[in-house]
Amino acid sequence: MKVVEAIDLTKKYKRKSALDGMTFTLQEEKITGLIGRNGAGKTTLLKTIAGFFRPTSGTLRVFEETPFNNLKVATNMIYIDDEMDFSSYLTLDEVLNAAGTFYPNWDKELAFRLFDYFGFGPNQFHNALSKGMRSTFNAIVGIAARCPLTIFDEPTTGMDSSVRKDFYRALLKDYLSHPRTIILSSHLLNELEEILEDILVINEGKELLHLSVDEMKEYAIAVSGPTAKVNEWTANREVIATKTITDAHAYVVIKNNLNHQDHENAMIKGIKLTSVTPDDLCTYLTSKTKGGIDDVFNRN
Ligand SMILES: Nc1ncnc2c1ncn2[C@@H]1O[C@H](COP(=O)(O)OP(=O)(O)OP(=O)(O)O)[C@@H](O)[C@H]1O
Repeated sequence: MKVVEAIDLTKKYKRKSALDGMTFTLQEEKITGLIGRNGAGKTTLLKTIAGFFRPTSGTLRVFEETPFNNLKVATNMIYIDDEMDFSSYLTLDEVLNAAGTFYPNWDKELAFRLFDYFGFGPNQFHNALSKGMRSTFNAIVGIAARCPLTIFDEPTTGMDSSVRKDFYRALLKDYLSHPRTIILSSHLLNELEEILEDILVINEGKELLHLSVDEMKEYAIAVSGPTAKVNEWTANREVIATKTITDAHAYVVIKNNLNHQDHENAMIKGIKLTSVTPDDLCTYLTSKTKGGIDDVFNRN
């Protein structure tokens, strides 16, 4: 079943298009990583899916309904970000005790086990937590709520690296025993990659790629070697990025539609072919210039 279906989805803030004609579907019971640079439109997309924002145009269906102000969507969804707030009158353990009222699948026991593991105390208040602890508490709520649609917008803000790893592991373990549709937005794809099934890459409000992690690993290939040979070899291919190593040595990332013959031919010519990680691919795809930061230093 399609949990999210967007067709030509556009969201404007006054005249600025934050989402610019996005078309994609997210299937039930998958973990999708929403990857994009600062200002790419991730939060806008997630908040529109969550029903907080009304799209400017296009179609958006969540659980086959229009999500804006929709009760069915609201009761089947949780949206976690670092701005999530809880009552300043309730202590953290009171929040966990009360959460079952809002989330039908709430696993209180799991919530308290995570609460103890991450070192929270019963008399603490949410607004007195550090940034990283607040994100960790919000993440506990997001996991234990077990909502059919669980949205995490940059959930690891402020978490240190071991807490981030524990969070991803806890999320994956709970997902495997209770599959649901999860969307996680982040800039840090390499940390997330192990738990993701699909990746949706967006840039300037448009979807660039929507592939499984395995497809993403095969999507591009790097060609490196003597500049003249690399340039000749890549001349009629789809170039994704170029990096100048030295004047004599080039590194070019191309779309990987090479066959066996191409691989042999590259070897004969002294050209090296190497894989490109999904994280690097996202960086190349969303880079403002094909040469990335190198272009700032290359004025010729
Ligand atoms: N309330 C707003 N009013 C006007 N423009 C906005 C508003 N919110 C976001 N934008 C613009 O819309 C675009 C997308 O913003 P959005 O916050 O969705 O991106 P993002 O990918 O979540 O960014 P980040 O990774 O930095 O959080 C940006 O250009 C941003 O400046």
